Amino acid sequence: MAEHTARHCCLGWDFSTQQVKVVAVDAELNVFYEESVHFDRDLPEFRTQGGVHVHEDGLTVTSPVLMWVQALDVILEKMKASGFDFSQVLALSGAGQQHGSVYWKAGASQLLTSLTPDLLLCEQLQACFSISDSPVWMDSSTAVQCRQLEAAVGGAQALSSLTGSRAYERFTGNQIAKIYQENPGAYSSTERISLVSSFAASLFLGSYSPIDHSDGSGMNLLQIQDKVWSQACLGACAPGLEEKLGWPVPSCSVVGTVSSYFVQRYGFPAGCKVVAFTGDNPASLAGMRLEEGDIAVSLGTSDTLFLWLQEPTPALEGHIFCNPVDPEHYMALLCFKNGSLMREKIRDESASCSWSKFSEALRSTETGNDGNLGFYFDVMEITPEITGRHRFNAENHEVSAFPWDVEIRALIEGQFMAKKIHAEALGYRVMPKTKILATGGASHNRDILQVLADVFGAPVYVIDTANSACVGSAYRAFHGLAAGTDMPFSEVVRLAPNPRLAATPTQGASQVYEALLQRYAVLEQRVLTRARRPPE
Ligand SMILES: Nc1ncnc2c1ncn2[C@@H]1O[C@H](COP(=O)(O)OP(=O)(O)O)[C@@H](O)[C@H]1O
Ligand SMILES: O=C(CO)[C@@H](O)[C@H](O)COP(=O)(O)O
Repeated sequence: MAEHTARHCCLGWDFSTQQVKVVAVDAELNVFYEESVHFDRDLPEFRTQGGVHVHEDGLTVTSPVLMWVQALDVILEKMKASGFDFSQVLALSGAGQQHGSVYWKAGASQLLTSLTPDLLLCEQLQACFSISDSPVWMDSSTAVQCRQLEAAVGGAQALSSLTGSRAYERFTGNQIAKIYQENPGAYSSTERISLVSSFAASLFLGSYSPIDHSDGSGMNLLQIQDKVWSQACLGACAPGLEEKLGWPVPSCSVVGTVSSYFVQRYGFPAGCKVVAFTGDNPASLAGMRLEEGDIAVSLGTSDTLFLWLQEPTPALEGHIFCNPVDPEHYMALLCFKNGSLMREKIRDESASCSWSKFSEALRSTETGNDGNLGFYFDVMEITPEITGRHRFNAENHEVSAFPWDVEIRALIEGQFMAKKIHAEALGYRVMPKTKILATGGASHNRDILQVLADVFGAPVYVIDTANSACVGSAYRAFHGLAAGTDMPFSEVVRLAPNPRLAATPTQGASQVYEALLQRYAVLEQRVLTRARRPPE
């Protein structure tokens, strides 16, 4: 058993799509411990693929809520077995995949406050949920509810101006509306609705944690400027919703201390603070210490791109969230559903399931792929709403297949060109001092990062761990320790290790992509128009 020497620290958790992860960060802001539990691999009894169940309609996507509870048990037991010294944990915070929702059954609060340290959490919380399969961000089954919500508040732009986004199918308000409409019994027996983030915080607190402003911005329910629930949106989604959601709080709030369960079973100090959990993308913004002008690209299960914003400019594409570390500011986010799982599919089909062969294809093909480009959306994309695979040769003729290595480059170049085009549509421009900060599982792959640098024409940096959501959560926990002193987050993380340079643009690449980006945008419109045309 590896013994860990006593070291004051904060823990940062991430309840993401495919796994639960944790890091411990010491007072010098060094990560000295990392652990994870992978749902498909470590909890096979739940039979998830990529952490989720895709239902028969192909639109509904859920995860078993008890799988998340059990994953927390497993990871805590692993930490204990490795000799992790919980008595040194001063504070903790965490992140969750965004938009997913958890439905606590009437009476669950009572159970949560009276947990016995002799049993695992999953043994005690079995009967706590009115919905056992939680809708997650990959769900796209709420088109009807989205149209109803937009109609109720005066249209898509009106909803976006109010909540930061037009109605999106994965956004929690629309998910709740669907549950209310299709399963009113379960809705009425629900005493509390949490996001994945506030659900995880509730487990640590032994009582319901409030939803924080930043993750709360991904619900189509929060007025992002006033930071209160919109009565019009609540009313359009379901009755009695405000009471079930509780009051939203600033993201840097200390929401309590860990419950006696964690003190007695694992040896946490009784005063260990819990800082409000937030969304995984907001937590990554904190972990990468994003500054204005920088651009963050997260290559996790989803691909996301996000920016720090002073002023919100809600539009019909993209999302504006409250900023997780500065209550006066905002962040902009674009989400792409066909991220790592799409790359894995092409890796399996074209590179014999090997990332090193996948990388070899990126190294052996030309920047710009000799004019070949492609769109790879096996599931309905969010930005833009396209599905299917569409390949075009240098003459803009649609072709049915590419050689294996051209296919791989077309996928990666296409994914990054889409990000650049849609970020520019939000008003973002690459400046001479722009840094791209990359994170998420695929940021381990230097050849993928090289294409990112080339397409954006900017250097790409990484932090020491690809788990920036965990690191950001631990930093936010340190910020929570300074609560009441008005110390800005930037001051708390001033001495954190700087991001490392991982890739710089290849000479001549920007000229190649200048032309290719224009073609990509035109072809994207062509595919989109074709997809929207009613069948003849
Ligand atoms: N060397 C690699 N090259 C490309 N992708 C990788 C590599 N290693 C891991 N990944 C991708 O990372 C993904 C997981 O990323 P991660 O950020 O941990 O996801 P999440 O936080 O959503 O659970 C995997 O699905 C895998 O496709
Ligand atoms: O829907 C979004 C953001 O709007 C996703 O980014 C989820 O937050 C899932 O995150 P990962 O598990 O892919 O990191």
